[in-house]
Amino acid sequence: MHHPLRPPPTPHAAPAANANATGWAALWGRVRADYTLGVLVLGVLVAVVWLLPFAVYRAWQGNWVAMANDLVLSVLLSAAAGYAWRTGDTRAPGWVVALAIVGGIWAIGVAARFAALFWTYPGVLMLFFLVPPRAAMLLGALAVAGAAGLSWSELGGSEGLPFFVFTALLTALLGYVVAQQAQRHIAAWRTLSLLDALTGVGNRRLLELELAQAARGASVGALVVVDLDHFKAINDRLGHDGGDAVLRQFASVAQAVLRKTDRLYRLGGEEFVLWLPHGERGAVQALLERLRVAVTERVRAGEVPVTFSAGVALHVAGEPWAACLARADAALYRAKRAGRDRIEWPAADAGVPART
Ligand SMILES: Nc1nc2c(ncn2[C@@H]2O[C@H](COP(=O)(O)OP(=O)(O)OP(=O)(O)O)[C@@H](O)[C@H]2O)c(=O)[nH]1
Repeated sequence: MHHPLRPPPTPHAAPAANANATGWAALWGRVRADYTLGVLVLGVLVAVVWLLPFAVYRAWQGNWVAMANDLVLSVLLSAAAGYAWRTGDTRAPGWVVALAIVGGIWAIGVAARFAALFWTYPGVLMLFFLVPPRAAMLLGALAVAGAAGLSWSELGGSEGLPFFVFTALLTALLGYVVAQQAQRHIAAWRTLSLLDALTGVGNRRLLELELAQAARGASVGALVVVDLDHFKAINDRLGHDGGDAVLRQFASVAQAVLRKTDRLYRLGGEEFVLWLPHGERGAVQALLERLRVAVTERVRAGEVPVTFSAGVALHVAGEPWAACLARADAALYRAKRAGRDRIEWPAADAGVPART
């Protein structure tokens, strides 16, 4: 289940139009494409514009606890945003910043008493962009309780405190409602736009998003283009609906064989793509062999076993994914020309070192 306001797994992947943008345009493109990254970047802004100047002010006042708090928070917010920006992973930084927000509100309560009350409202709302709705609600309640408890010495007995508790909890509740709605909409949007309607596996758009992300990272994996053999003949024999059923069977058998981290997409027609991260040559070969056996045994076109041809390309760190896909396609072409029902590896002269 995805985070409430968090778009699909590769939200940070800028839309294609922004893929080559640099500087501010790139920053804006990525921030717009990913709520969580946007809030993490906002955290850096809060650190630079508010917390750091305040750290200086607190030091000038001699309030060393408040100064240390502002400094630690600034470093945490900046480090989390930096990590998310570099890796594209906003999940772990989201949790770090969510916990830092609650810890920070409590620490402000210790060091500056009722100043914590003001931070509770934006802090609580930010939580819903960073962690799942229930967790955000729980952390929000903890932040409210801390801020109220620590303001007791100044505001205890006044009517201000119950007002604060009620309005802050109401803010958390509204955040929860909006986050739940967003989660439902994102799930529906994701199904409609990123999954293949026939087989339920990722479609070309998801492939482009996820591979662009994988290509940015240091991960080296194997890209495999898989094409069912003689599919036109299968369609001719079984009809279009029968052909569709074969495509569905193939997708479900492939998903059963793949490891948890492997990804399966349908490019269109009878052509699929596998992305096998951390794919060492031996492991990839073994997996494709298992897939070959499973498909021959379990995918039937009438009585006739179905076979596939595959072309593998080993992704070189930093290489644009489209170049890798083109090499896998070339290998697939060789597999078809060599008689089908086979797996072709990069040609020896492709300049890509074989990894074992
Ligand atoms: N049932 C079904 N058929 C499709 C779909 N998309 C494309 N096709 C058919 O898939 C067939 C692909 O045929 P070809 O590209 O000639 O390839 P092939 O017969 O598999 O031959 P090789 O790939 O060379 O082994 C065509 O008949 C398309 O009409 C689909 O979504 N469902």
